Amino acid sequence: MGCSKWRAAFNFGHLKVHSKLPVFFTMIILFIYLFYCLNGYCESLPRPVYDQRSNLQTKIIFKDGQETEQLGAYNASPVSLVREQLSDLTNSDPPSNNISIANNFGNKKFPQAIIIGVKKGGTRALLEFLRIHPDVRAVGAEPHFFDRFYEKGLEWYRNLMPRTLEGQITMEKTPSYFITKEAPRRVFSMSRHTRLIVVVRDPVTRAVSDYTQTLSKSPGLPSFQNLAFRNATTGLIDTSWSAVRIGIYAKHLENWLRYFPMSRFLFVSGERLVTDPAGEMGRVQDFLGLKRVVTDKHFYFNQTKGFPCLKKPEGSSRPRCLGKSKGRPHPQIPSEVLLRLRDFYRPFNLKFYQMTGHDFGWDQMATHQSS
Ligand SMILES: Nc1ncnc2c1ncn2[C@@H]1O[C@H](COP(=O)(O)OS(=O)(=O)O)[C@@H](OP(=O)(O)O)[C@H]1O
Repeated sequence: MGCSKWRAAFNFGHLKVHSKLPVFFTMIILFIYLFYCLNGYCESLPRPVYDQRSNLQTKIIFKDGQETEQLGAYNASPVSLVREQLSDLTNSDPPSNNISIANNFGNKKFPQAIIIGVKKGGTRALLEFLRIHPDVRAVGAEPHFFDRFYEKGLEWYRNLMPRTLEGQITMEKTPSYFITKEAPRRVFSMSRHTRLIVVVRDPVTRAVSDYTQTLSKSPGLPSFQNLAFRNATTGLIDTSWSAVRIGIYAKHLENWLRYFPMSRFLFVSGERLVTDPAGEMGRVQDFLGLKRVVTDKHFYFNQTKGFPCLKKPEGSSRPRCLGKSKGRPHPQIPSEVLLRLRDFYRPFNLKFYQMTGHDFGWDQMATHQSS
């Protein structure tokens, strides 16, 4: 009797030990995790997407300063520039606090593909569309390494990159690379295998878009025609004005072709990126050797914005358009000014079509589309 009592008590105790085991192990794991974190090894754990982006954006401040500084009227504060970059990425929606399901493990690598241009071509739209792809990891803000921060060194640049797993592509976009004289040599010395994507847009519309951006920051800016013409009577175009110079695509491309063969480039039509985003994304994914994951089911046309928007951008489950500084109305420019500018660009455009083997159709465009 006494013995069976003991046995029952022992069995009961045994069962209790069993049920406590999982709790015991969980506590040990939690303890190890805490110890691990206190020693600073938690960096590779997923952090909120917003967190990662804002960290980067505090490091990279000057977005469009170079072009506008030349006009001597760029006085936006660093803080407002940070805010603008953030709003480009997030629109007016509050930043999502979703935990990124994309990996935050793996290694930081140099980008295998870079969107090198052109300013106001639609580069932000392209990068945000690409970021939905599970095999693409990209820096949100523009690093400006190959034009402004090259002296910081390649390790600094690599550290800006997100971590990638085997098979994932690292990307960044900085549209000013396309017009930077030293950029081709510098990119080449990082890797001759870098794939180069250039989003091109009708240079006349691009110039007006560029001017619109500067005007939004400096309302006292001279008129477009004042800046575009060296001599209004003769109609001589001022090619030293960056808004004009950037659009001479053939000239900038020549500089890149001294280092990279044509097969390394993909030219994306900025116009088609708006009218047929899925079609243009198909070409981009093929060029990058990616599965065609981003398709028309990812886009919807937002009537209010007048542009395609994403149904589910990276790190969010809500539909989102690009920010207010993307797709904004342009000021009315006199049609004769636009016509003159169109004449100016025609030979350069034709040369560019020959070089790329692709007619972008800008010279068939009606002038009223340019404003
Ligand atoms: N989906 C979508 N939504 C909004 N805007 C779009 C889109 N696709 C292309 N675009 C066009 O992108 C133009 C801005 O180009 P970038 O992003 O290259 O500008 S920047 O150089 O980074 O400042 C921007 O120029 P503007 O229209 O002059 O604002 C747009 O026309």
